[in-house]
Amino acid sequence: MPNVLSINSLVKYYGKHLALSEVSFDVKKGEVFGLIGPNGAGKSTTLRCILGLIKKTSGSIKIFDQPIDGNEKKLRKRIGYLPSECNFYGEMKVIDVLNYSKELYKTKSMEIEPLAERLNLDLNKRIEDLSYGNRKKVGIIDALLSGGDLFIFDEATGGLDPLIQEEFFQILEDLKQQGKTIIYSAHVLSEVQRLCDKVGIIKDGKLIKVEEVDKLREINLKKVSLTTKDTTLENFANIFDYKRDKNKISFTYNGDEKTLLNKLLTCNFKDLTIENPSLEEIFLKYYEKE
Ligand SMILES: Nc1ncnc2c1ncn2[C@@H]1O[C@H](COP(=O)(O)OP(=O)(O)OP(=O)(O)O)[C@@H](O)[C@H]1O
Repeated sequence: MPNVLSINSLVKYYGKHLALSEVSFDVKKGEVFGLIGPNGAGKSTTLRCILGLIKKTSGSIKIFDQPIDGNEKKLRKRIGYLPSECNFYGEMKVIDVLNYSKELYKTKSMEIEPLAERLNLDLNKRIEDLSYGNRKKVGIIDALLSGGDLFIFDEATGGLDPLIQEEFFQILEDLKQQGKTIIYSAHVLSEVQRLCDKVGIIKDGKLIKVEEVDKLREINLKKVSLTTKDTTLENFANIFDYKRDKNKISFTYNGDEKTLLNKLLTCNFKDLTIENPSLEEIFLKYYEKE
C-alpha cells in the first residue's frame, strides 16, 4: 500500500523550546495509526505540523505524496480534522455550523442527521449552550463531513461518555472498512488499541518507537501472582518486576510457559493467577529503556 503520510526528521521549536525532535514515521493507505503519549509530549504539535496549521522548523512532510509546503490549503481540503480544542461560533446553532462545513467541503460526504443521532447530539442547540463533550461531538461530525481519505483525530474521546465513545469507535471502524486512513492521538494505548494497526509512542518530543499492534500482541509476557514461602523464584530466569509482600509474590515473566509451570509446581503455592498484560504494559515494558 502507498504511504498517505510520510514524515521525515520533523523538528519544531516554539521560540527556544524544542517541542519535536527529529520525528519520522509513515502511515500507509487504509492504516489506523495511534499516536500515544502523555500531556505535553508533542502529539498536537505533530498533528498541527502535518496539517500545516503551524510552521515546522525543519524536516519534511508529505501527504498523498505531495509536500505540504505551499500545498497546505489544497491538502487540508482532503483531510478530516478534529482539533484537541473545538472552537465554533458560540451564537450559531449546531445544525447551521455543520451545514456551513458541509457546504465548504463540497464533497459527497456523510449526512449530518444520522451522525448526530448516533452520537446523541441535539442539532438545534446553540454552540455556547453545549457542554465540553457535546462540543467535541460537533467537532467529530465536522471532521467526518470532510468526506476525505485521511482523518486526523486529536484526542477525540475527552468528555465523551462510554456509550458515545463506543459509538464513535464504531464510526471509526466503518471508516476503516471503507479503506480510509486514520491518525488518532490519545494519552493511553488502551483507549485505541482495538482500532490501531500501528502505534507510535511519543515522549518529550521524541518518537520512541513505532510498532505494529499485532507484533505487540505476539510478545508473550505473563503477569503472575501467587502465595508461597518459596524464595527461589526471584532468581528464576526471564523474570522481572519481582515484588514480595510476606508470602505474596508477583512478577512478570517473559519466556517459555512450560518452563514457568514446571518451576511453579516446585513452589507449593496457593492463589495462583496468570494474566496477559495490556498492550500498554507490554509497550512500556519493552521500550521504557529506549
Ligand atoms: N503555542 C505554543 N507555544 C509554546 N509552547 C507550546 C505551544 N504549544 C505547545 N507547546 C509546548 O510544546 C510541547 C508539546 O505540546 P503539545 O500540545 O504538542 O503536546 P501534547 O502531546 O498534544 O499534549 P496534551 O496531551 O496535553 O494535549 C509542550 O511542552 C507544550 O508546552
